[in-house]
Amino acid sequence: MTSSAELVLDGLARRYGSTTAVARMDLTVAAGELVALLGPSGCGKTTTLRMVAGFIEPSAGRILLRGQDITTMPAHRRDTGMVFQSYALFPHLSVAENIAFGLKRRGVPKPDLAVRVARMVALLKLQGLEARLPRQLSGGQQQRVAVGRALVINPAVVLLDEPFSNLDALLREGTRIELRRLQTELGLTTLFVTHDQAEAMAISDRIAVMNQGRLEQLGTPREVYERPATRFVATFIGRANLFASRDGRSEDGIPLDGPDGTLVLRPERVVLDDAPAAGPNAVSGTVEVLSFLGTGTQAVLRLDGGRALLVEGPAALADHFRPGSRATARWMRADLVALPAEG
Ligand SMILES: Nc1ncnc2c1ncn2[C@@H]1O[C@H](COP(=O)(O)OP(=O)(O)OP(=O)(O)O)[C@@H](O)[C@H]1O
Repeated sequence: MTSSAELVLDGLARRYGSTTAVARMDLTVAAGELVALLGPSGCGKTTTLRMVAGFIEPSAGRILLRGQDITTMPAHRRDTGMVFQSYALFPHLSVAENIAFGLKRRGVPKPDLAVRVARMVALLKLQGLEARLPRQLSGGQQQRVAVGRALVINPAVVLLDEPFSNLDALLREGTRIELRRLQTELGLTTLFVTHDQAEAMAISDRIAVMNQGRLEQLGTPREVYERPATRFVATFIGRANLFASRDGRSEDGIPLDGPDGTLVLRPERVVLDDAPAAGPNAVSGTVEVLSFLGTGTQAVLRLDGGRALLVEGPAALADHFRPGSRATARWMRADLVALPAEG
């Protein structure tokens, strides 16, 4: 039983005086899809979400839900369920009452209401906590109540604004897996705001990468990582070594076997050894930093030309090299990914 629906942002924009918070955003979220709005602080994520919710009036453009234009519809009539960063639970209402709130307002009869609240409590593993007040809950439990309150009304679209930002790393990871499971199970169309690229990668069907009010790229986590559309996307999502390549050389003289243009080389594509560099796609330097990450080792290689090259390799890297060691970095032609020319 789901009422999820396609959401379309058509040239959606918002200005504040001379500031453009969101510039002509075109985005379609398919029914049952989870799209993350990802970008640094101030890029317009929250403004976009709040326009969809009906809390901020757009300066231009349209919002369509199930094909219906809801751009000027009041927030409470939009059939959206929103979860705020602060949870915004009613402090004087119990867990069950908080979850039931939206159903009551919609005049859902009591027996039906009780069944739907109980189902949400079970789905969110909140059994036994129904009578507690929000202040008697942990951050993670409060977060789940906020999600329950938004989902129980069976909204056409779920809007989440950094819902895990108050949770510690471990709880955050557990909760986002739960949310993803629930979202997939219920087939909910979802817009999820985050500035955390790892979170966006882990949870999304597609990521909308935003920068300075603009949508820079829309794609699956793999697409935005492996085929970044712009320099901003390449450096915001994951780590990147960037070269300006021309006629087989980088701007700082590194011999490159790859196309001309701006090239992205991911640190995990680089291997280190102690043989001399010969030919293209190999360059020598001095190991400056070695950081053990648990899953591997990250190295900074200070190249003889002055540039710092980021390298990520197996944990054993730290057995072969020390800060101060000479090393050669190598990579394959296919590891140099050209950015489309930025116009
Ligand atoms: N009420 C307002 N008046 C003037 N400028 C505003 C207003 N609200 C937002 N802005 C500006 O619009 C831009 C986008 O803000 P928004 O809150 O959407 O960013 P965000 O990506 O959600 O950032 P954060 O991750 O920090 O919440 C920012 O430059 C912000 O200063």
